Amino acid sequence: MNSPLPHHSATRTTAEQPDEEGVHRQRTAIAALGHEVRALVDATVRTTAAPDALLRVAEGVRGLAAQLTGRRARAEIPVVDEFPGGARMYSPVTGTGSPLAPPLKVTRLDGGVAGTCALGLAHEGPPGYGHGGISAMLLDESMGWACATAGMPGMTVSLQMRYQRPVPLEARLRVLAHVTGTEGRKVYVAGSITTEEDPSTVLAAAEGVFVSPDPEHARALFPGLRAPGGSDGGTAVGR
Ligand SMILES: CCCCCCCC/C=C\CCCCCCCC(=O)SCCNC(=O)CCNC(=O)[C@H](O)C(C)(C)COP(=O)(O)OP(=O)(O)OC[C@H]1O[C@@H](n2cnc3c(N)ncnc32)[C@H](O)[C@@H]1OP(=O)(O)O
Repeated sequence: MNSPLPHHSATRTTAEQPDEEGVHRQRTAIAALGHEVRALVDATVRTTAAPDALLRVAEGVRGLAAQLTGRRARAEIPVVDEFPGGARMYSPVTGTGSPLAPPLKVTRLDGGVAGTCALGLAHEGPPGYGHGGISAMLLDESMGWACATAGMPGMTVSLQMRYQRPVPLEARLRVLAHVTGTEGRKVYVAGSITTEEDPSTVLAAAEGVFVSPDPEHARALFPGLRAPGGSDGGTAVGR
């Protein structure tokens, strides 16, 4: 599990709620598929196979995609997720079900969070190094988690990046984020990326401002956010 926070009751619009065992089985299967699809993504950007082989695989993958039935609506919170502050199975950063995610594994630290991951060829910017947008994504997400861990889940309104050294692919990375101050609904956060091997050399650093939307605004932004129990009468925000 990638969540550093206690799990909230699921908050969503759909009526049927699988039991704990059902959610666990679903998450395990989602993560298993995510793992294999990430391996496929890696093989896809690594391969030197000939056109015939590429076309044959494309055909096979189309057949596999057709087996993934059902469609989650935009803004629908998956039954396996806890939002805000908990598991996000399909997060492009931390989601073990996401083909896009490294995935970053986040744990709570005193006053912030630490994340670990390794980037692959699919995350490449300059040859052999991570894309700057991916570094920003790792920091943005970790800084968002730091806010949530401090009890003020918020959205990024400003993210200032400093790229100091290229981030190597296929190296274990350490992403640190901590809250440096708050002012009303604003949360000031700082973060950094290093390798695990050399934690004293900062490769990328960020400073950000996050804002906790007021409850009414949050309800408008996230219509899937509802009071536990599925009632439409309230919101989990602000409790
Ligand atoms: C308790 C439950 C809460 C539920 C919500 C949970 C959210 C958590 C979400 C997900 C967690 C998962 C992990 C996330 C990690 C990744 C984060 C992302 O990728 S977030 C996507 C990218 N960011 C956006 O799309 C934001 C777009 N911006 C907005 O929608 C609005 O700005 C919003 C809702 C965030 C705030 O709008 P306003 O109307 O409530 O706030 P105003 O009054 O404009 O500003 C509040 C204060 O912030 C300052 N502010 C606004 N923008 C600023 C800026 N760019 N720089 C500095 N200060 C700024 C203002 O000056 C104001 O300060 P003064 O109160 O006057 O002192």
